[in-house]
Amino acid sequence: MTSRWTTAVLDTDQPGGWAVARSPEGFLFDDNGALFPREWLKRQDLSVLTEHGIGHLDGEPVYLLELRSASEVMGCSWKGLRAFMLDGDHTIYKVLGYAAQIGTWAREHRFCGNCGQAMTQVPRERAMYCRPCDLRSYPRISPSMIVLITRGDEILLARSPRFVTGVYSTLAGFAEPGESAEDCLIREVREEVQIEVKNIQYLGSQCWPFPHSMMLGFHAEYAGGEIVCQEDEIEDAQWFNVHDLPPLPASKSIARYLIDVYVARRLGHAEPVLPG
Ligand SMILES: NC(=O)C1=CN([C@@H]2O[C@H](COP(=O)(O)OP(=O)(O)OC[C@H]3O[C@@H](n4cnc5c(N)ncnc54)[C@H](O)[C@@H]3O)[C@@H](O)[C@H]2O)C=CC1
Ligand SMILES: [Mg+2]
Ligand SMILES: [Zn+2]
Repeated sequence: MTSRWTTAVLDTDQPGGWAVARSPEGFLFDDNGALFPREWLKRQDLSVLTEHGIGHLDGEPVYLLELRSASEVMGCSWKGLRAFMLDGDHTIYKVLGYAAQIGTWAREHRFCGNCGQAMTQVPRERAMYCRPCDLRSYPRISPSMIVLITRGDEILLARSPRFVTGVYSTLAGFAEPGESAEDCLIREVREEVQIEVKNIQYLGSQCWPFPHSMMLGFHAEYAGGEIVCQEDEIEDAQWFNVHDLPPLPASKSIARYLIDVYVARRLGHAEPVLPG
């Protein structure tokens, strides 16, 4: 099956195509969704910070208008990326997730981090360039480990104070310079719950555009220690039996996938598929 959405660096001097508009309030949308005829969108009173050609959807070019601020557009409203993930078409969520990452990067790389001068877009490449420094800045991706720790029929889940009330999830954390994925996983688990793990196995990855994580998903077995929650980061952590689980993360997340795979294996059910 060919993908409906492919990323590409498009020339913004070419007319036509679709466009999405993104502001600090999220994406602009109306009854037809978040993609608008680009020429129409550019005639609206929007405070455009920068424009990027981001790819093709069903063969049609798609552009991003990254805005300074949200403004009133007749018949339209603004909505965050998470809402599109939860209730939208998965392909549209992929388009918007990519647009959000390019928008965040474009917004944060208008000026050179070395000398402070304005940077320019490199033609045909997703990079911003400072000529005096001969420096290129590419979109940032932050590798993050996410792990389901298990002990027979029990799985370790935790709550961050940022989660929706009642929801428990797998442990996760950002890689630091100098670490392998496994080093990071072991450190994060120690920091967050003071547990030791063994038999670390990679299960799959997922782009998590909030704002630029690349989630690497693992399964690990309990090897020792008692749960001690990290202050401020972990509100509660517990062993839950696979037959008696708390409210879990959203179904398209890799956190949910890691849990569902293990539960399916324990109960002898068909394994779920990780959404790309
Ligand atoms: N897709 C999924 O199913 C899930 C995704 N996640 C994501 O995993 C990522 C990591 O999880 P957390 O527990 O929040 O991380 P964490 O355990 O490393 O703690 C967050 C702290 O890391 C620091 N930090 C923030 N951004 C960073 C970066 N780019 N590089 C290094 N350190 C940074 C900050 O001090 C922040 O308070 C987050 O983006 C989170 O949204 C987390 C759980 C589920
Ligand atoms: Mg964490
Ligand atoms: Zn510079």
